[in-house]
Amino acid sequence: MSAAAEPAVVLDGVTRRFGADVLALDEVSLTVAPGEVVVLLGLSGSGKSTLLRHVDGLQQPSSGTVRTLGTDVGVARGGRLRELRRRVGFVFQQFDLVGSRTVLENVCTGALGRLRGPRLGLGTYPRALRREALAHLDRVGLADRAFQRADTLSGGQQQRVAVARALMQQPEILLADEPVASLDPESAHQVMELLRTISRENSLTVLCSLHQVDLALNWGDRLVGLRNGRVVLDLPTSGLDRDQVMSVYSRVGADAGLSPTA
Ligand SMILES: Nc1ncnc2c1ncn2[C@@H]1O[C@H](COP(=O)(O)OP(=O)(O)OP(=O)(O)O)[C@@H](O)[C@H]1O
Repeated sequence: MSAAAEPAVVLDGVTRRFGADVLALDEVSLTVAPGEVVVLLGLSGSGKSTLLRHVDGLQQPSSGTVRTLGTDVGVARGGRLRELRRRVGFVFQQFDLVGSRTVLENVCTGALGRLRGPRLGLGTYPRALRREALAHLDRVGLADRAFQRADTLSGGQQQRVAVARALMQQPEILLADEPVASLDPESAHQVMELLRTISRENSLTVLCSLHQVDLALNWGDRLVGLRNGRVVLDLPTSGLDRDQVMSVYSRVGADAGLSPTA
């Protein structure tokens, strides 16, 4: 296979247990092409976050393999793992900004993987990086907030700052774990639009977990449904209807052993 055709992410028979009782992922196999935008759906506890965390090696499988951007995540250590994580941006539900720092400094921290040594204070970042951070802030519509404390922004604005911070990594993959779960519908819409635009313009591969079925239906290229750690639906979003998606949440489907591509 040529390097250009290599999938962005391959999970092969990934099982993840927590202790003796919790089976968070159960033989998950999934191949994501470069530039593909994938939505993960499923009930709370179905394994969405665990799956995302396996993609950049934040968590390791109990069995099976994860290959991200050509790197076997299960065996990568030290510099190799750091380099992989630099190429994979992560946006979380709770934004995870440093509230007492300026918006611009928060965005600059996204470049830490590209710099040597720690940085404290905006002035410790090279001028070119600060300019780059400002350009990303402009892209998410918040250049005029650059020198404001991050905790003075609304939730939707903070999430857009988190997206700008992730872009500072110059990522090839963006993971988003319920990025709009704590936002009002209008802010959620804005953030999802932004993610979609950025994924198109940067040819980013995106894996995004969501709880909102209607948002998911109109957003990604492909929808993957998880139930009890298993993939129970994996289809392109075009042509999908709400009932098909709702089957992911149905106990009847679980009891009947709904097949992955049913
Ligand atoms: N660090 C952990 N230790 C023990 N159990 C865990 C851990 N992380 C996740 N789990 C368990 O693994 C299962 C899957 O959790 P996960 O967070 O991946 O689900 P989720 O689909 O992302 O849920 P939500 O939509 O609520 O975020 C759950 O039963 C959860 O309690």
